[in-house]
Amino acid sequence: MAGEKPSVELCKGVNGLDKVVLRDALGSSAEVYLFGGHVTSWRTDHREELLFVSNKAIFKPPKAIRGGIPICFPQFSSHGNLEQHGFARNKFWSIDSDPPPFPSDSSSKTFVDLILKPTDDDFKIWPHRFLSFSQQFLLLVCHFVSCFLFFFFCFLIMLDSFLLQVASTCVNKYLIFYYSYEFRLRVALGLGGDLMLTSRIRNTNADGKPFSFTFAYHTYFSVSDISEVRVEGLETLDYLDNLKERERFTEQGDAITFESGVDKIYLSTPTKIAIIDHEKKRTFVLRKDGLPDAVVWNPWDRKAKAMPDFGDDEYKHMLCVEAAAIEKPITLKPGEEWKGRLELSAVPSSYCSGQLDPRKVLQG
Ligand SMILES: O=P(O)(O)OC[C@H]1O[C@@H](O)[C@H](O)[C@@H](O)[C@@H]1O
Repeated sequence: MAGEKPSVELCKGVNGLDKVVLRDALGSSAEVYLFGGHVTSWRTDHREELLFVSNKAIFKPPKAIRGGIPICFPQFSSHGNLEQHGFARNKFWSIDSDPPPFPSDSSSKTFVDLILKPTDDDFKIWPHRFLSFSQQFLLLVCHFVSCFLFFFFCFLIMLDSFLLQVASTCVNKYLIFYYSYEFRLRVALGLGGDLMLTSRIRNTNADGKPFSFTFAYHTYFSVSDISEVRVEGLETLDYLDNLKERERFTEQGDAITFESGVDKIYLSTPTKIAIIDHEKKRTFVLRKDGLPDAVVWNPWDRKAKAMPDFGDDEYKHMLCVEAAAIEKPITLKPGEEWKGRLELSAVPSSYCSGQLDPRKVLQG
């Protein structure tokens, strides 16, 4: 495949959904669906798939695609008022033909820029928590009007409460002020076939209001056999265990291995994490920036069976390690921008008398 021209092509994917295919000169490739801004494929120059996508994945909006790299925004998991993992993974993104410059990706020529902006639907589900000045003023006016009427006509007490009720219904239904944001995502293939994702989220509220969000790149890695995999870089860190009501624990000192379901949010993690696949003699290296936390998830057999878009045995061949910002939500004032970057490499594991040496990878 070497010697091909790098290309970025918009074409149709499963069920006619639009996808962008990136190919670099050495033959590495990646695919991104506009639905969800969702990376569904990342292949080596030997066309070997590095991401897991379920055979039962449903490519039917608004259901998020099971596998690849869903974007969790503006809420990770179900902790908040929004749907699980927020709405970004269920929305149609657009190609951003004229993004502001991305200085950090200047080395890559094979990339696509996507953008997500709020629709009226988002406005309904991610409103400000507090009423704006004009809304409060409206409520006050309603109240004064009804009080005036009350003093002159006692029987209008009932009307007072009626007016108040109507006013607050109007505020909720028609006048509520909503968050406004721009979410720009660049997906790029770097030298050596690395996959790089850069998210830039900007508060574009016109009324001076900040907003907060949590975030994750929900990366599903393809692994040969989950019981042959270990994760380096998270030892001795504190984590919140999603399987134990987010109770806080401290990880033991050894690399993480897998014998049962896991759903943990590791806190204040290093910028580099390695996933070592013994059988494949391959190591995935995650490098992240702006994303202090890391989620490690595998549903294992019981949960796998309960997921309609996931094969019963597929848990054996996937592992999610998700670069995230969860424990401390990001708050942006109007005009402020947050950046979260993830770089993924797949390298051969160094193999010496039966022992893999991930430290070489982590220090590299
Ligand atoms: O089924 P979903 O919504 O894609 O979520 C899958 C998993 O995503 C993980 O990130 C969460 O930690 C798990 O709790 C969750 O089950």
